[in-house]
Amino acid sequence: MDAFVSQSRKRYIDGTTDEQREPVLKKCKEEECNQGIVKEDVKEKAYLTEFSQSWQKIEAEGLDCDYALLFPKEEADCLYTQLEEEVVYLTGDKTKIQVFGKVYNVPRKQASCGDAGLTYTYSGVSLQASPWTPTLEYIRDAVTKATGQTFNFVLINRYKDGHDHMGEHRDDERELDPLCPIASVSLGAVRDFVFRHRESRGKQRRRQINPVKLELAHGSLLLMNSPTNTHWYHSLPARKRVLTPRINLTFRRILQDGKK
Ligand SMILES: O=C(O)CCC(=O)C(=O)O
Ligand SMILES: [Fe+2]
Repeated sequence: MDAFVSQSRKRYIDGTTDEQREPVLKKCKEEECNQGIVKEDVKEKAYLTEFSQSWQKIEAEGLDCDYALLFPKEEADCLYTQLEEEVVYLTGDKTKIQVFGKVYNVPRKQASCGDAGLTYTYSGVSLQASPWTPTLEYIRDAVTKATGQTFNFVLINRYKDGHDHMGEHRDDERELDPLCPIASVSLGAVRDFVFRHRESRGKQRRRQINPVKLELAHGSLLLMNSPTNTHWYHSLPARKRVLTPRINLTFRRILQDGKK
């Protein structure tokens, strides 16, 4: 069993922990979130509080990632609740993917939002971006603030429990801006996330390269920088013991008509 990359999940760059910190969003109780009255308050308070993330570098041959806690627990709880109200997931044919000509049900729920007119092809399914929701805009802007990168599209995956999962893939579509990292925000249940080098997969493996395993925490941000998605596949394996849902947002920059 390979060791997980050690991750400091509870500590920020100034050495404080969640418990020691003044909660960013004192008013953000679940009740208020449910009534939708907290949105403006969330925005204002989060921007007033300077959040200094503690970045962790994750590196291997051809793999370059950064990991940090972007949102403290209370704020992450609130964002999760708001997304549950706002996001409309795909239904019908759009919940199926094609792999080597065979059609499968997607083992999770999916949606996508982005700038007007954007489409993205993912596992043989062409996804048309719905308009940004207020919470997705808020999270996108927080990611931009933390990274200096701008994004025009987000793929949303909802895993109802540990049975829902995502198989090994690389996000190496040609329409993605290679200079922009894929920024993955996780909310809800903590899940394992596994990178596997393309030359060390399957029966025809050419090299023995250890997989890189992470735990993606509630409120975390994982940046997959170039050239990670050229050399490494990643997956979110099923974990039968996970009983609660998780929402993952992957912010991307899509090049359309050669424009950024
Ligand atoms: O849910 C996750 O963390 C994985 C998401 C992912 O790999 C993707 O959306 O391409
Ligand atoms: Fe991915």
